[in-house]
Amino acid sequence: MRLSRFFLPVLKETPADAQIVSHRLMLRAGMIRQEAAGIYSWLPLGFRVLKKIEQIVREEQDRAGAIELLMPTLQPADLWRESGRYEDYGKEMLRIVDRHERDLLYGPTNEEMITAIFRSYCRSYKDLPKILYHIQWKFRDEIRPRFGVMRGREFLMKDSYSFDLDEASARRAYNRMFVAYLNTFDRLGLKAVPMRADTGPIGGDLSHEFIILAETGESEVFCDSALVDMGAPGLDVDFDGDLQPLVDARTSLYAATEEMHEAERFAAEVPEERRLSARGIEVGHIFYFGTKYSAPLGANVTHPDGKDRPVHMGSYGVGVSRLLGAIIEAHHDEAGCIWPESVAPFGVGIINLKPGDADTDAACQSAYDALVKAGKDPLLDDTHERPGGKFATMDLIGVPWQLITGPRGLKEGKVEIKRRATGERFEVSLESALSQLT
Ligand SMILES: Nc1ncnc2c1ncn2[C@@H]1O[C@H](COS(=O)(=O)NC(=O)[C@@H](N)CS)[C@@H](O)[C@H]1O
Repeated sequence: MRLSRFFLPVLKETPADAQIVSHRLMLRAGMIRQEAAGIYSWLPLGFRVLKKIEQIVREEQDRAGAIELLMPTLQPADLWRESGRYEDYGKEMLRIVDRHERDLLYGPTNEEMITAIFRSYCRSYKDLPKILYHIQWKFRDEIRPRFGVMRGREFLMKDSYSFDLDEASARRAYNRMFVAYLNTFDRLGLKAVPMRADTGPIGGDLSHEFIILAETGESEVFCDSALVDMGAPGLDVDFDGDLQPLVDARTSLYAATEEMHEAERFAAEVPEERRLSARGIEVGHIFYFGTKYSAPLGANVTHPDGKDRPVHMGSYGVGVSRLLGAIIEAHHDEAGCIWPESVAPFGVGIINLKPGDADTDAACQSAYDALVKAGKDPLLDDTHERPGGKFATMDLIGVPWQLITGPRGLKEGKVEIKRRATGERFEVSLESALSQLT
C-alpha cells in the first residue's frame, strides 16, 4: 500500500477525553472514529488489525473442532420471552419495534437463538457433540461506555456454543475451548490468565475469565504468579485427547476475579512471594450452564436409552474488538503502538526520505515489490512529509519493521532497518535488508 493513496487520518494532538493509552493511540493513529457513545467507525488501519485478530480467533476455533455459522444481529423478542431473559436482561438490552409493531432486539448475546437453531434440527444423541460459533456484532446499552473499544456499546464478539449429552461430555467441550483460548491469546501476543469467574446474566455454575494483566484494566484480579508465565498448550495439542490435565494444571493454581476472590484461601494456598494482585482486562469468558437454556426452549435429544432429555450446553465468548485495546495496552511505548507481527496492519513500513530523488525512489520501489512478493504487506510512505514526521507516523501506527532509505545512505550502498519493538537499528545493504525481512 502507498501511503499517498491510503486513508490514514492521524491526529496531531492527543484527544482530551481519552483516558487510557489504547483509546488515545487508536484515535491518534486514525484507527477508529466515534460516531456516538460506545459506537465506532473502524477506519482502514484499525479495520486491518480487527480482521487479523478475527482470523486468528477463527483459526483456533476451527482447530478445536468448532463449526462456524453466522446469526443475525437482530433477534425476535419472543425467543427471549421463552427463556425468561427478556425482562431480566434490563436496560442493557436495545429493544426495537419494526413497522409491523413486532418486538425485536439488537442481540447482546446468542444463547437463545443458537438453542432454537439446534432444536430445529437435532433430536438424537447421534447429533452430538457439537460446538457452533459465529463472529458477530453485539449491542449492550452500557450505562457508561468508556475507554474506547474496551467498553463499547456496539462491539464484535466471537461466541461459541456447545451441545452435549451430559455434564461429563460438556466438560470436554469446555476443556476444548479453554485450551483453544490459551492458544488464541498466545498467538495474539498476549499472556492471558484463566481465572475463576462469576457467571452473571449468562448463568451456570462453572466459568472462567481470561484476563490480560494491565494496570489500566477494569477488573481487579488475584492469582498465583506462576500462572502468568505458564505459556500456551501449543497448536499441536490433540483436541480429541484428554485435555483435563492441561486444564487442571492451570485451574489448580489460585486465580480469581474480584467477585470470586477468597482472601483466606489465597493466603493459605499461595506462597507470599507468588501472591499477585493486579488489574486486568477481560478478553474472554467461558461458561458451562447445563440445561439453563435447553430446558425452557425444549432443546431435547433422545438418549441411547430412548429417553428424551435437554442437552447440556456451554457458551464461550471472546471480545474481538476489545482485543485491539488489550493488545495496545500490553504493547506500546511513548511513540505509539507496537503490534505483534501476527496482527500488525502492515508487515514493513518503507520510509522514502526523499521522494523525487531517482535513486531513492528506485530503491523504495524494488524493496516494495520484493516485500509484496514475499507477502509482507508493506506500507510505503511516499508522501512529501518531512522525515521527522514520517518517523513519528510509522512509530505511532506501530508497524513491526521499518526500512528507511535516503540518498546519503544509498551513496554508501546502505539502507537502515529498524525493529519497532526494541528500537534496534541496522545499517545494511538493501539486499541483506530484504533477506532479513522476507
Ligand atoms: N461492552 C463491551 N465492549 C467490548 N467487549 C465486550 C463488552 N462486553 C463484553 N465484551 C467482551 O465479550 C466477551 C464475552 O462477553 S460475556 O458477556 O462475557 N460472555 C457472553 O456474552 C457469552 N454469551 C459468551 S458466548 C467478554 O469476555 C469481553 O471480552
